[in-house]
Amino acid sequence: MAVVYRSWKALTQNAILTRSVSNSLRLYSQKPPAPVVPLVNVEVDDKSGVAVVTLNRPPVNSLNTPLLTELGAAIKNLEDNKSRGMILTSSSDTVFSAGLDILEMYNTPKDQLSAFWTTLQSTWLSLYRSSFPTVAAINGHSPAGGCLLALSCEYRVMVGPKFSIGLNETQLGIVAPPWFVICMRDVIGHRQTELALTTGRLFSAPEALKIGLIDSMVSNKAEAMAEAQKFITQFAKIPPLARKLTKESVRGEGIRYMEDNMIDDLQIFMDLVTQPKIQKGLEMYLATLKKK
Ligand SMILES: CCCCCCCCCC/C=C/CC(=O)SCCNC(=O)CCNC(=O)[C@H](O)C(C)(C)COP(=O)(O)OP(=O)(O)OC[C@H]1O[C@@H](n2cnc3c(N)ncnc32)[C@H](O)[C@@H]1OP(=O)(O)O
Repeated sequence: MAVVYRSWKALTQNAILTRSVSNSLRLYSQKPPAPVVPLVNVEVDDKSGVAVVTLNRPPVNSLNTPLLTELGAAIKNLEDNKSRGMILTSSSDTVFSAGLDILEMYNTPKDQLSAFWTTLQSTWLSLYRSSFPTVAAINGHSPAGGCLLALSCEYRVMVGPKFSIGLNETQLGIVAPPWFVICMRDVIGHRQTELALTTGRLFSAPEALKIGLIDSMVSNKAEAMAEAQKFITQFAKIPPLARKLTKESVRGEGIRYMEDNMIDDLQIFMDLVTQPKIQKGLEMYLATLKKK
């Protein structure tokens, strides 16, 4: 028995030695690990105290769990540091955000699907109810979840005329949840929301300006950033607590909806998105996006 034990021990030690030599050799032959690039960049201007939060998930800033988690953490950090304001924009020249990452909803294990949706819910709520002023500098296309992010800010400046924005969910055979609808309705009104959402219409920037979906159209990102800064500057003389409580009061319906319905909302999402018919629809939509 002792002999067997000794030889087994020798064998394992030998294996450990061989493994560590080959690991070192592998380390020498490996390229250095790629630097971890943040999916969300935050830069705070020293003078104004305004934070520029840039979505940075090429090619189209589709919103997956890691990106939403980073965005939520960035907002919490600004909240903790009593930020003066936040401008949400994109590192892409043509896309603000392509909305939810369809790959997070297609053929996804239930625990991941649930984590994805709860991350979206909590990040959305922290953006929507943030105590500091928020502006979306929409420097590219902004469909569906991208439009939701923009709607959740207090002011929208969009680079035009060629980019589009809107809640196009019905065109994909899915349904914009009630909190998406509340956001849209609070910005463009009941009638326009019904027309826009039932048709899943994407608006060009000039059309969006006409119905009030965006507040201003500019011709490039620099102009968008300047106008966003200007919007935030006007709050310098408004007492922050009065501002925050007023914003919470105006946005009360959306905030309460989410606080009271998080679990039901998750359940409805899971039930709907896992239906074979919806999965087939998402598969076909992904295929059309890839074929372009
Ligand atoms: C009663 C209430 C019940 C509630 C129940 C809830 C139900 C579920 C609700 C779910 C809500 C969903 C909201 C969403 O956000 S769904 C996402 C909708 N998004 C879109 O429709 C946009 C799709 N994308 C585009 O139109 C275009 O990509 C673009 C944004 C206009 C940009 O065009 P561009 O030409 O620059 O880029 P490409 O189209 O070539 O795309 C580059 C690659 O990126 C991939 N891609 C694009 N969009 C997405 C996406 N949203 N998710 C994942 N992947 C995406 C595309 O396939 C290309 O990939 P490739 O390089 O591999 O080919």
